[in-house]
Amino acid sequence: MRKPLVAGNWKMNGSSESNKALLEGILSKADTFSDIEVALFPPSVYLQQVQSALTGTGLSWGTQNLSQFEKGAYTGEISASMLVDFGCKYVLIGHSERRCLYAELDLDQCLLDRIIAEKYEMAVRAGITPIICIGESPDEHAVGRTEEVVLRLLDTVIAHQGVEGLAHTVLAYEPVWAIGTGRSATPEWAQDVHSFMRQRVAKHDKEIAKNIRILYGGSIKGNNAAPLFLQPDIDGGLVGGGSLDADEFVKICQAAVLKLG
Ligand SMILES: O=C(CO)COP(=O)(O)O
Repeated sequence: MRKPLVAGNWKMNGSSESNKALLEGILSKADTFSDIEVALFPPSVYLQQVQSALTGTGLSWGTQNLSQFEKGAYTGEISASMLVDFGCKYVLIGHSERRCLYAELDLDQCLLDRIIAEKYEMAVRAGITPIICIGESPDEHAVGRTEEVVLRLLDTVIAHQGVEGLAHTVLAYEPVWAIGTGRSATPEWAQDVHSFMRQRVAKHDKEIAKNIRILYGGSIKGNNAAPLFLQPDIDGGLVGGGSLDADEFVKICQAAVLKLG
């Protein structure tokens, strides 16, 4: 049985004060979702605050990105060993906002995928579980290229790291058209995509495919989380806006508990 995971991606939001209230609100209800895994991804400057609030609570934390390089003259970057230093269990890799806004070259999609695969390798080597975000853009969605786009990135990762690396990886299907739009994918649509992702992994290794967690991300809220999470191939969620409000996020975590039956 795959343990559901709900990951809260705070993106570039928060302040010491608002984080404190948010963390307290979530932790006050943590006993209602202690059977699933919950991880928070604050902006890196608040990592220490989140680490000290969550240590010993059963919740995990991580960062929204990491460098593909080990150390040195890479201004503004954060290395895998720094994440280890702060007790990170997870790291987000390849989020579409980074691909679009900071991606080195969106025109050269191959180069982009290689960088993401390198970051993935850095995380795995440091013992941090990467959550690799995969999803099609609105244009790709409109012309029916979802499967091709999603599988291409998955293939790149497998080619770089070998399928064994996926044994320590979480995948997240995040259709760009659903992120921050209030327009979540339907449970049926998301299930279909998750299913073909799992089948692709199964072509390489059936056991890993059975165990790998595939999260859905894109406009998850307390009132739509349960039908998504109850789909057989959806193992939890990667939540943006819905993770910034304690009550909303707690509802989402509680929806994931329903999956346990
Ligand atoms: O990008 C996301 C999580 O990484 C999803 O964001 P929203 O939940 O705000 O749509």
